Amino acid sequence: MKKILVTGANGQLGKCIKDAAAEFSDFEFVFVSREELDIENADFLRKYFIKNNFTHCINTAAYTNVEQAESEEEKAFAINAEAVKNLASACKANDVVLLHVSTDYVFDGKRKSPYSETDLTNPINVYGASKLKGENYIQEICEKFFILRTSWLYSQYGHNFLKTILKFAEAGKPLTITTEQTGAPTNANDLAEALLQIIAQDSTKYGVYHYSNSGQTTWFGFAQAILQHTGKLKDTNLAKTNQYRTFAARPEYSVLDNAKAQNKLKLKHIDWQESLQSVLKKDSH
Ligand SMILES: NC(=O)C1=CN([C@@H]2O[C@H](COP(=O)(O)OP(=O)(O)OC[C@H]3O[C@@H](n4cnc5c(N)ncnc54)[C@H](OP(=O)(O)O)[C@@H]3O)[C@@H](O)[C@H]2O)C=CC1
Ligand SMILES: Cc1cn([C@H]2C[C@H](O)[C@@H](COP(=O)(O)OP(=O)(O)O[C@H]3O[C@@H](C)C(=O)[C@@H](O)[C@H]3O)O2)c(=O)[nH]c1=O
Repeated sequence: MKKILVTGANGQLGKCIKDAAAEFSDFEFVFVSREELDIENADFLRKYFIKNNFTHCINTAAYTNVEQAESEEEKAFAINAEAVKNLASACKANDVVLLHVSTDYVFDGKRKSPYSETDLTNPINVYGASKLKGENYIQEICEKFFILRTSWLYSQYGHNFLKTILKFAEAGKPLTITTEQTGAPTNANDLAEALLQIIAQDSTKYGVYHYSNSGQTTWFGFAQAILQHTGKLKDTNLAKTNQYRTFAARPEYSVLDNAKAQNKLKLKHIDWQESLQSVLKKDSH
């Protein structure tokens, strides 16, 4: 029997995994929020792993505020790097397969075609640097790991770009959205399903993988599609900008090449526009 620990369970991806878990009735799941299992607490974590006989751990716990990370570098690294090191050590010591989620922001965005797993990383903001350090710890410590780098996650849960746009539109506020970055919006429900599929396959093709929805757009294009598909475009004042001011730099281009995940893990990559429509049909926006 597979016994799967899911950390950060109250976050966006954690909640999507909880929904997807219903289809995997052969698995035993243990979902833990930050309050129940703080991954920064190395001692507690070590004992927790010894007490429970997990076969897999999906780590969705992370510091994800890209803007705030610029002024909270220590906190971002404590969660995204040092705590991930704790988790990697606990997994290694107890022969647990670690499935970890990372980001397109490990790249500098200077490429003009999709990034593959072998492309050079070079983060340009604190969040990206902290996530890369977490990846590196896992690769140093564990043998049995899957690191899935994804991009522009959104869903019916948590804080994300989809929800920000809908909130603005519902309040009748005008929107000015950047055309300066190109990426692939990814439905967190699809990523949740992919993570569980990897476990279901009993795959031992460990390593780093890229997993996003297919296609690409700018944040402006994403906002436009959200408004179009919800019928709010005609009533919303939506404008393009190429100088939206932010604290954190973001990669200009961070589309991920999904070929490795498709070929080795047989994962499916739904078109981002198609997947957006499926999220918009769900409740609890
Ligand atoms: N959101 C995105 O656009 C993208 C996310 N990713 C990655 O995907 C993963 C999931 O992201 P997402 O679900 O969107 O993020 P969320 O911010 O929605 O969820 C992260 C969760 O982790 C929890 N957490 C933070 N610190 C700790 C800790 N020390 N111990 C235990 N739990 C903790 C948070 O709790 P609390 O709220 O209390 O802090 C929160 O519930 C992350 O690894 C992220 O880096 C990758 C690409 C895009
Ligand atoms: C709210 C808003 C944002 N923007 C810009 C700012 C930024 O360049 C871009 C996206 O804004 P956000 O701050 O919502 O997104 P951001 O926090 O950069 O999203 C990232 O989160 C982390 C966790 C990841 O791992 C990445 O893959 C990515 O999803 O849109 C506008 O142009 N207009 C607006 O009104």
